[in-house]
Amino acid sequence: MEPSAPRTDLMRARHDFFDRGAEPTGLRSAILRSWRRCAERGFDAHSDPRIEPVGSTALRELHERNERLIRLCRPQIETLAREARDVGGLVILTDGAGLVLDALGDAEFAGKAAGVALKPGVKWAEASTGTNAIGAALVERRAVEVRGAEHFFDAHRILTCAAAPIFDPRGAMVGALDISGASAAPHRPAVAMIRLGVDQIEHRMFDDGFAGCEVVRLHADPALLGTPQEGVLVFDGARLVAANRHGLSLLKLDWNALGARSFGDLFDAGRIAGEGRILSRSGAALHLRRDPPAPAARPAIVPKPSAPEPIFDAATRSNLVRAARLVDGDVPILIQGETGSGKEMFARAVHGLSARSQKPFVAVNCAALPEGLIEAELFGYEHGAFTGARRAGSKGLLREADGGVLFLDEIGDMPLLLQARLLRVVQDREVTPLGGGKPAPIDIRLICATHRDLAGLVGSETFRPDLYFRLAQFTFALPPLRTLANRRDVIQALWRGLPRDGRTLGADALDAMAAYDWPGNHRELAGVLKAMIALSEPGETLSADLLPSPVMRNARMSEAPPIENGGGLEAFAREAMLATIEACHGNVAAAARKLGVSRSTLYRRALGGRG
Ligand SMILES: Nc1ncnc2c1ncn2[C@@H]1O[C@H](COP(=O)(O)OP(=O)(O)OP(=O)(O)O)[C@@H](O)[C@H]1O
Repeated sequence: MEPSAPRTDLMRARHDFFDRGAEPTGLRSAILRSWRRCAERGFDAHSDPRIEPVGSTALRELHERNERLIRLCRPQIETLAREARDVGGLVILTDGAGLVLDALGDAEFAGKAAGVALKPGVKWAEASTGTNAIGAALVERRAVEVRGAEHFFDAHRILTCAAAPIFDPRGAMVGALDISGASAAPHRPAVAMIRLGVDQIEHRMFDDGFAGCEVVRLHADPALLGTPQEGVLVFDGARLVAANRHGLSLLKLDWNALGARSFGDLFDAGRIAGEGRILSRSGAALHLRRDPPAPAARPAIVPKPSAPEPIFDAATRSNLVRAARLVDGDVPILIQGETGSGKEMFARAVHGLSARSQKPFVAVNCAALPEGLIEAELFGYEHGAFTGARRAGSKGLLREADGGVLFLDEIGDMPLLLQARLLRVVQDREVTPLGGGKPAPIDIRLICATHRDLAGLVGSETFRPDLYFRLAQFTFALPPLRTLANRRDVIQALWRGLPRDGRTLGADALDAMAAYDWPGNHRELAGVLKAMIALSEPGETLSADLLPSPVMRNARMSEAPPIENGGGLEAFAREAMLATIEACHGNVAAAARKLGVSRSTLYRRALGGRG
């Protein structure tokens, strides 16, 4: 990246461009291009930018439309916000048009920032708010940093921002992630942090699987398979239909390759089974791993069971047996537990133990779909029931679960109107499709799950009491990991369930993990264990220094005073590392070579260890 112009040069450039109408010198080319576009729009840098936040109804709709994106990005937003808070900054997520969806970080700065309107519902596209990191990243389709007076409008000179666009697996630019702070605050290599955050988000977009398609993972270095740095390609038959940016760049392709290239166009060999080395037609020697194809089903609603084998303790196993007997007896059960505590795994295991184990298990995430769509998906629709409806109509998921088990995840998020319709289904055992078709009888067993306090929702009138009493007669509470007295055993059991290649878990790592509070529960634990495996060599004993920083901090606290992120030698080293990653265009392996440290050290110290 070009260095930004020093302050005085920048002031001169502003004066030349805005006051004298002359061509400025020394300005980064992306900034100059943006200033020119803004000037062509007739913007006046010395006036206040036009800010028109959308109304509350439109904001709600915006959130509903982007619900999945917001949920996918939350873990990265929270991790980055912890960093941002240290320097008094804010992390922002926008949609593909630059409308702010979510903002998290330092409350005091947020207040000031709200003065310049860095808040939900405000558009930070260049055409609305002039040169800024979000707008420029969306125009340039790459990561951009805009510092202080590089912003077009005088009012934004208090800000320094870095943003990168987010691409979905089909190449649509669905949003941007930004980190913003006061321009006077100490500078951090924010672009590197944002790029890595976006890598992780884009990587997670492949988690739901692709119905009937084959997912191929690639990297020159086999140790990086399974991490957000890996390339991912999705083939429908032989045709490339989806990818991430790493996958495309490993093969020297761009988004135009989707739909246009086949496996044979890209690789020099026939298909290999499982895992192995392969040569790309562009000449790269790569390590390739094939995921087993996902079953042909709608991916957003029926997620592929991508999880490892579940590990249940004795108490949970006896609960599973009871739950299966209730389900067989046509008594709905409710599973309650924090995010990641394994509600869906529990539900799948209940189905596996039930008399209906050979019949369908249909999972619906009530929080993942907007109201209009979930109704059609659940109840089905007649031919031509609404614009965009498939010609032949749709049977709906309730009827697809006929004879089997329907799992309604995040039932607490089901809109009130649908609760009334669901109650009728549960009582009458029949489904009426949208568009006025004939009611059809169905035979389903119901398992619901929620991380919310459903009784509390009844109290606040957001959940129907009659439905609540139907669904929640038998509740199974999955305890958070941090409250388990035997969490050491749980950690070890989960560890033993993973392919380890002779690696062992060191006592210091286990101690730190047992002391950590695991807000993401089993999901977070499984992720940490997989990352530690990816970052180490077969046969190694994994010590605590391979743990991500939040878990490590825990280990440190029990030994020595904590080292704050905000200053000191540690922070200095971290910035130097991030700056090197930045200089290597996000290539962690190259940065590690340059710094003469191992990749795992770099992950841990610079990136908080989140692989
Ligand atoms: N008992 C378990 N044994 C092994 N792994 C587990 C177990 N429970 C959860 N996990 C891990 O955690 C991940 C999340 O589990 P699951 O999706 O069932 O949680 P959840 O409570 O439904 O989460 P959410 O509330 O976010 O929907 C799984 O993919 C798996 O990796």
